[in-house]
Amino acid sequence: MGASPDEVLIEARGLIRRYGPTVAVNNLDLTLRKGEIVGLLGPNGAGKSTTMKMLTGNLAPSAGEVKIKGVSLREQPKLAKSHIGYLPEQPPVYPELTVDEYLRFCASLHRMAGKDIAAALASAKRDCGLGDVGSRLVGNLSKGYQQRVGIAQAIIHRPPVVILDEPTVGLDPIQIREIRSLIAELGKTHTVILSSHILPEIQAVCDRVMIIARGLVVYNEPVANTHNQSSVVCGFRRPPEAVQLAGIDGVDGASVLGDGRFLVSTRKNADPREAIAAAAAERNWGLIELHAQQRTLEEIFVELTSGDLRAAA
Ligand SMILES: Nc1ncnc2c1ncn2[C@@H]1O[C@H](COP(=O)(O)OP(=O)(O)OP(=O)(O)O)[C@@H](O)[C@H]1O
Repeated sequence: MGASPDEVLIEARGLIRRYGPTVAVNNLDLTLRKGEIVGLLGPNGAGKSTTMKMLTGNLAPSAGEVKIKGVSLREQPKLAKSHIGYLPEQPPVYPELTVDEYLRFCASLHRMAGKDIAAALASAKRDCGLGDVGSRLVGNLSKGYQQRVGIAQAIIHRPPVVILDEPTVGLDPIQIREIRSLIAELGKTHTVILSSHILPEIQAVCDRVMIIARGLVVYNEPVANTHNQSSVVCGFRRPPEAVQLAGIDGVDGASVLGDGRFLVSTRKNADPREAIAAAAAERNWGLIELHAQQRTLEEIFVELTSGDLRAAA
């Protein structure tokens, strides 16, 4: 049966992970659909690595369940894991092996048939720009190339899903650009989850962002939607009292900006612009300005994680 474009590849429900008294991940739900590049964004200690370890079957959840392509990680771990490639935060590279030896070793760990290994090696090296370094010792490669090797081991068994934990940490700016474009290329043929605490990285590479704070998903939107309005600026020839604006459907509160203008904060998922226009017409306020105020992803990120950022500082 062919895969439908909105096929769910990872479904995590109610994931909880405790380390003693610390609740690192707290009731996390996640759905990953075929073709997505999803960014898990959060400050240090938010629970990204713990989440990824649970999604890849490298750490047992204290509660909750993960299904990969409908296969339960708990009930059929081998089958479920075969659908996933994983680059942990500390890449599992062996400095004393050559790139070819190492990737061949990884292929055998995935129990690939001997006759398929040469082709898998060639395509993983091609996809990761490693074509010329097959006989070099991994330990002698630059950090950027070592990270490519880490990504190559994640895709060697041709999994549909690739999970990359902080893939650009410790790289210089040029290496970061190279790895980001490699991930974007990877996203054309794989479904990808990557974690990062770097906002521009998520914006550059991902099509959906999940902000994780204190082990909870606090935001989950397409990157293209991250300019959604959360406040409205309006102005009137005959301005009302702020409290009158605050009484309009969908409005949370109104602050006076002067010259008959107001900054109106909106309730979650509400867009009160139409109601403001209607109230202005009905009460003859003389509406002369009405527009949504955009928030950047950075403002959303800081707002949603400011407690964690303060704790990390
Ligand atoms: N093995 C462990 N034992 C005890 N506490 C842990 C362990 N691993 C993680 N934690 C704690 O769980 C919380 C989440 O950690 P996690 O590594 O998942 O966060 P993260 O978002 O990946 O952060 P970072 O980017 O710093 O790795 C933190 O408070 C961390 O101290």
